Amino acid sequence: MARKNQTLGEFIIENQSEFKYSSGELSKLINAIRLAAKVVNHEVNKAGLVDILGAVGDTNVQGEDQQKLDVLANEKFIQTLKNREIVCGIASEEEDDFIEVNSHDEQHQNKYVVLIDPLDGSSNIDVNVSVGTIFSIYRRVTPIGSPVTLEDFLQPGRNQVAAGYVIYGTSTMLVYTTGHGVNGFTLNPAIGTFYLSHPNMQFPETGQIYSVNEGNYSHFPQGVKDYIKYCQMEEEDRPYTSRYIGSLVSDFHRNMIKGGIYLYPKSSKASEGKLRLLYECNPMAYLAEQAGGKASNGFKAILDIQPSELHQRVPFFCGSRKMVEKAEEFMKIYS
Ligand SMILES: O=P(O)(O)OC[C@H]1O[C@](O)(COP(=O)(O)O)[C@@H](O)[C@@H]1O
Ligand SMILES: [Mg+2]
Ligand SMILES: [Mg+2]
Repeated sequence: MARKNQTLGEFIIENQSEFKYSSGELSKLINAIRLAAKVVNHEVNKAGLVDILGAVGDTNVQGEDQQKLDVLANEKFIQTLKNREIVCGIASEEEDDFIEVNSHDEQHQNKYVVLIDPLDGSSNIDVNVSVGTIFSIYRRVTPIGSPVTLEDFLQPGRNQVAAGYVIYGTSTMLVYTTGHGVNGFTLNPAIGTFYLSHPNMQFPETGQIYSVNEGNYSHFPQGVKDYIKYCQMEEEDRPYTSRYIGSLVSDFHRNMIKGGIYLYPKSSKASEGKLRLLYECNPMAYLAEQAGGKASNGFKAILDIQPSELHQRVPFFCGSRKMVEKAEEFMKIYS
């Protein structure tokens, strides 16, 4: 039972029995993510003081300029997970291919794979706007002890056993689900401990905030254009307020607390949108559904999409259930 101000460590132990395959391995995995989050938080907080702002001069598999903090966060999460030998594979936005992690203990081969967006909202790093980390966890489908394969990562989002994000904002929070609701923990930086501050988070059924990069308006499908016009109309509880931070984690977090919808649709510039199915949309969709919200590609639930590539992109409509349903109504008019 969630108790306000319970520490994350206590919460993990007290809720371990909820896990379908509870052997303590998933608890250790969440604990490792907690540790890596604190390490990255420390770096993010002093970003301006040390030389970790700006780009490294390389591009990742998506063709995006890698920021120094993208690379640092990637290293910290991968190292923390590898060192603890609690996963058998890792995939990351910043790695072309998945990484196999072998356990030296022959008797104890691990059963979980983790997919991460080590630093979400990279365009906001240098301008001191909140950024995040996103993670998604699956039980492998190939036999334990055998080499990990792409198949272990290309699972529909419905198979996730846990998902969450860290938000490095005015405060640092870790928000996650293991399929039993969504809970948020705030870091007390003075003692380095996460405390349960947001038990059982719920998306309001509807809201008054829409989040979309309207700079792409002219390139959007007609259904999206019509929905944006609908949000701006002077009628009933509208116009809604436009809020777009440009960090998926931060826009999602705000909308989950206040009620709202986030859209990153496809466009004539990006045929499948921008966001990546496996380590951005699936984990956020799992959290959304666990918090009573909704997430789709405009037509189909994100969690029911069968992935085909590690870094594939999908159009993303996510947030308060009634708002996503309304946006889908507009999309269906033109389908
Ligand atoms: O600048 P745009 O095109 O609006 O894109 C912003 C979106 O892209 C992202 O930054 C993509 O994530 P990364 O920063 O992890 O690449 C999202 O966080 C954000 O919502
Ligand atoms: Mg991202
Ligand atoms: Mg990223």
